[in-house]
This record gives sequence, structure tokens and C-alpha cells, in this order.
Amino acid sequence: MKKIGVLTSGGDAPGMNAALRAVVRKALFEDIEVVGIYQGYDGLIKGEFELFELGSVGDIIQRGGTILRSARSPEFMTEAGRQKAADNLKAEGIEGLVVIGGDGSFRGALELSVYGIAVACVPATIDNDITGTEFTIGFDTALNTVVEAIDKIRDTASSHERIFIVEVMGRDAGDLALWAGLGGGAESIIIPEEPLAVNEVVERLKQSSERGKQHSVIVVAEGVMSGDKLSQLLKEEADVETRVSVLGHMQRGGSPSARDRVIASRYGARAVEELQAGQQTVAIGMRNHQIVAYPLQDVFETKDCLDMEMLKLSKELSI
Ligand SMILES: Nc1ncnc2c1ncn2[C@@H]1O[C@H](COP(=O)(O)OP(=O)(O)O)[C@@H](O)[C@H]1O
Ligand SMILES: O=P(O)(O)OC[C@H]1O[C@](O)(COP(=O)(O)O)[C@@H](O)[C@@H]1O
Ligand SMILES: [Mg+2]
Repeated sequence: MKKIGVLTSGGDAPGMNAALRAVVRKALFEDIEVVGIYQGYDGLIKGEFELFELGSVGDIIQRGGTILRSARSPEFMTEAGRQKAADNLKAEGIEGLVVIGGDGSFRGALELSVYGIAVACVPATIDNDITGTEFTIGFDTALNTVVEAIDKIRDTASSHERIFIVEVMGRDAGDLALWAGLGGGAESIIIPEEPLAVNEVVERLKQSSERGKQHSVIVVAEGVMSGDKLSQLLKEEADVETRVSVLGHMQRGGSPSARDRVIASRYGARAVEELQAGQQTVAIGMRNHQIVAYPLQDVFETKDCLDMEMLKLSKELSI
């Protein structure tokens, strides 16, 4: 392989820059030319290409967001869009593409491979919702951001003896809510993977109040319902007063944690190695502390389950 491309796509995640740096530096180390593609799949269709050098990715390992910028591209969802993207890549002599993004971006990459472009996908999303890998880039940083926020909210919750609802990101995935809830000692955690039982939340609040604890933190993943909606439900069904904090897009920003930088560097380099070895459709990830490469199709054939033992444990510990 003589020339590869690299892009970032979908929701940005802290550590995408570190992964980009690794892809570029590893490729150049292996004497492979590397082209940065701006704005995700939109840039692939528009031909927003730039030949990268060692210095192109200098001073970015510590920066959040992505210098390549990201996009959600409706045009790439069409066959005509993907054909144009593949034509642009071939015209540039690009034989392989590293896609740094989430599950949607991985699906797009699989669709692109049909046109004879080799693809290696690097998991980067704060949702941590990609089958086949235990960790995605950005999850650790976002988790620490959320736990820090919960700690601060807990200070005011206990001072005023109030019940707080903290709404965190996660459209379909509860990883962030579950890990942050356990790490932040939340009294209740509400995630898409477990049906919501408002009466269970109310019961826990009641028990805790009877034991003399008047403050509580409830973490809810936005995919289940908004914090405001939950607040309204608790008021209507149990006359419980709450305050709501919506953490929003601050969860996606900030300098990546050391852990995210390390996994990003390892994933990015491995993606280049896989393309160099002739893999056509591959996903990179981590299992039992080992970096692994596995068939991209596997991501869509099954769905990794959340560790529900963690939810059970959080209930046992936060009484
Ligand atoms: N089924 C698909 N076919 C082709 N492209 C897709 C498909 N699903 C997603 N994509 C592309 O990937 C982009 C990013 O996906 P999205 O789900 O928004 O983010 P993420 O990759 O973070 O999950 C989409 O905007 C679209 O261009
Ligand atoms: O930035 P947007 O378009 O509002 O999207 C918000 C969504 O993006 C995420 O932050 C990341 O999801 P993706 O990785 O699928 O892009 C979700 O947690 C959140 O629900
Ligand atoms: Mg996604």
C-alpha cells in the first residue's frame, strides 16, 4: 500500500486528534503517503484532501475535538454520494482509508468497501457503544468530565438536602451513565438498556429519606428521557421536588485523558498496520488489555451487552 487517507466522522470525541497523529506518523514511518480528509464523509464527497507531513499533526495529541473537523453526512447515505467518494479516492491514488468515528461511521465505511476501497475503522465515540471493543476513544475523558460534574452537584445537593437529576449523553447506549453513576456514587442510574421503573426510583428515594439521607443524585441517559421529563414525572407521580442539570455537549469536549491518548495512539498505529498487511474491512479495538483487529462485519452482527452487574452493584452500594 502506497497511499492511504484518514478522516474523522460522527460525533467528535476527545482523543480523535491523538488517533489522527498516530495514523499519520505511523504511515510516514512505514513510507506510506497519507492524505487528511476534512469534514468526514462530506469531505470525501467534496474532495477536501490534503497531503499530510510529520508536522501536520504536531502539537495536537493534547487537543480535544478534531483538527480534521467532523460531520454527519446525509449525502454519504446515498449510493450516488458513496460512488463519488470512491471515485475521488481512486483519482487520488488512495487505496486504503482509516475511519476514526462511531458505529454510524463504521457502517459507512463498510458500505464504502463495496467500491474496492480497503477500510480500517478506529472506534472513537464518547458513547462506548461499538461491538467488539471494550473501550472507544473519548469514553474515558467524557466519563471523568461527568464524574467531576456529579461531584460538584453532590456538594450543593447535600448542603441543601436536595434531589438532583443529572442528564448525560447517550442516545441508545447507557455506558456513560452507568460508569459515571457508579464512579460518582449516584443513588439511581437510568439507562436505555433497563426499562425505567419510576416507582423503583421513588421507592429508593423514600428508603433513603427514612434512613435520614435527604439528598440524592439520579443519573439519567438522555436516550431514556430528558432530565426535565423525569423531574416532571417524579413531581406528578410522587410529589418529589428535584433540580435538573443537563451536562450537554461539554461532555464531548476537553483535553483527552492520558488513557484516551494512549489507546488512540495504539489503535491508530494498528489501523495502518492492518491496511499495510492487506486487510480490506477491519475494525480495531481492545479486549483484555490487548489491541485487536477483527472483521468490520462483526460490529453489526451482534450487540455487546452492558455489564448489568455494574448496575446491580451501584444499587447495593448507594443505599
Ligand atoms: N448505513 C449507512 N450507510 C452509509 N453511511 C452511513 C450509514 N450510517 C451512517 N453513515 C455515515 O456515517 C456518518 C456518521 O454516523 P453517526 O451515526 O452520525 O455518528 P457515529 O459514527 O459517531 O456513530 C453519518 O452521518 C453518515 O454519513
Ligand atoms: O451533537 P449532536 O448531533 O447533538 O449529537 C448528540 C449525540 O452524539 C453523541 O454525543 C455521540 O454519539 P455518536 O458517537 O453516535 O455521534 C451522543 O452521546 C449524543 O446523543
Ligand atoms: Mg454512534
